[in-house]
Amino acid sequence: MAAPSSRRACGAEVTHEPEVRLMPAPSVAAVAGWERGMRRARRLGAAAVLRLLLVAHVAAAFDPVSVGLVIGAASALTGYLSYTDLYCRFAECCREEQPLNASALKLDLEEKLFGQHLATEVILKALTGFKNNKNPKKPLTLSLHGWAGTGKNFVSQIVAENLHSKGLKSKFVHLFVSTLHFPHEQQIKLYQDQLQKWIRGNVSACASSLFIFDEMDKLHPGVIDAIKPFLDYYEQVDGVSYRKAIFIFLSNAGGDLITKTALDFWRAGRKREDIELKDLEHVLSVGVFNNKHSGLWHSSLIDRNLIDYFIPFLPLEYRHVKMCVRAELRARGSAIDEDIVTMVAEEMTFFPKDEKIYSDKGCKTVQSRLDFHEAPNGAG
Ligand SMILES: Nc1ncnc2c1ncn2[C@@H]1O[C@H](COP(=O)(O)OP(=O)(O)OP(=O)(O)O)[C@@H](O)[C@H]1O
Repeated sequence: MAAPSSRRACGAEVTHEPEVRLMPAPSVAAVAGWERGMRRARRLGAAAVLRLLLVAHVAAAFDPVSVGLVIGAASALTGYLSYTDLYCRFAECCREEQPLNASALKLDLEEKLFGQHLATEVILKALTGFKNNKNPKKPLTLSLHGWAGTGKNFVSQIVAENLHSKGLKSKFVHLFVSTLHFPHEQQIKLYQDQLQKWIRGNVSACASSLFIFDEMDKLHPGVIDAIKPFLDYYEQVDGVSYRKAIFIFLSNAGGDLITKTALDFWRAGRKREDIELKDLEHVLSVGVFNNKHSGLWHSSLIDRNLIDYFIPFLPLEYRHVKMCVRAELRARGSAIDEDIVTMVAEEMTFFPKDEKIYSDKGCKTVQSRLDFHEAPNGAG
């Protein structure tokens, strides 16, 4: 997953707190543009609407004044679309009340995420329940655990796209990567302050902001506890309500516990799909609480029960790796060549040593291996 630009990054390079606004609203310049657009629109015929919308599309790439001007004209001509509706088609708006399209999320998870029946089920239920609740008592906090390349970042991307149309590129989605944004053990206090300011500023600007913390297992102990007040059941903290925000933590910690359970099922001849959340959730929460290298070691987030779901990502098998290869071929617009699919899958390494069931990198190197096999003869 790409690192955020320094404008959105939290860490040493953040120099200012984002503007604190309780209601996200179009800028004054945009509104002035709208009014000018209204006047101009009255002089134009309705036939110009389509042309204006086209111009708005182009103007969206430039500045809010042009967007406001063109959109104002178009709203005046059409007469039934509100300014906000139209404005938000061209500029990204934070729409807190916008319901989640649960069937779209379900379809995305079921079609794109392989071998993760628990993650699919829990993420779908947790997000749907949370977004349907008009008055949540706390923000939603999910902790995703599992071996490398099993789909944690991939799922976060799917969630981001279903919550905010621009997905990871949305200004309401914020990705923190421990080794990038919080690298120095000596600067924990600084990181804690910055994290608090950063989250407060962004939630003030958009209550339904999404925060993703990648590499939690590499986060210095204690850093994450700085955000505890925001995850708790308070109605407001210093005038800001955090109850509609969503926090997702990604971690390799607990991967060994998940693999052990999956392996026990396999050895007992039981189906992987029979593993239930209750087989793993408690083991995971206790495991990461007691693991010094989990980012949640002795964390108040766990002992105050502020993490709503611990979600296990199971290690991927040979057949799942093949599914990843096919998905990647489809995404590239290439024909599905089963010889290439098998070749890529067979190049991956599998564990445990004797049974060789699970891919040790999940689907992580599928793309680069495919580049190699798809390269024209003589290249690569
Ligand atoms: N379960 C899965 N279903 C479909 N594709 C997957 C799955 N797991 C991984 N992939 C593919 O592999 C790529 C790498 O996976 P991803 O970055 O999500 O792994 P991760 O679990 O976040 O690993 P890490 O812990 O190392 O960060 C994804 O972009 C996706 O294309």
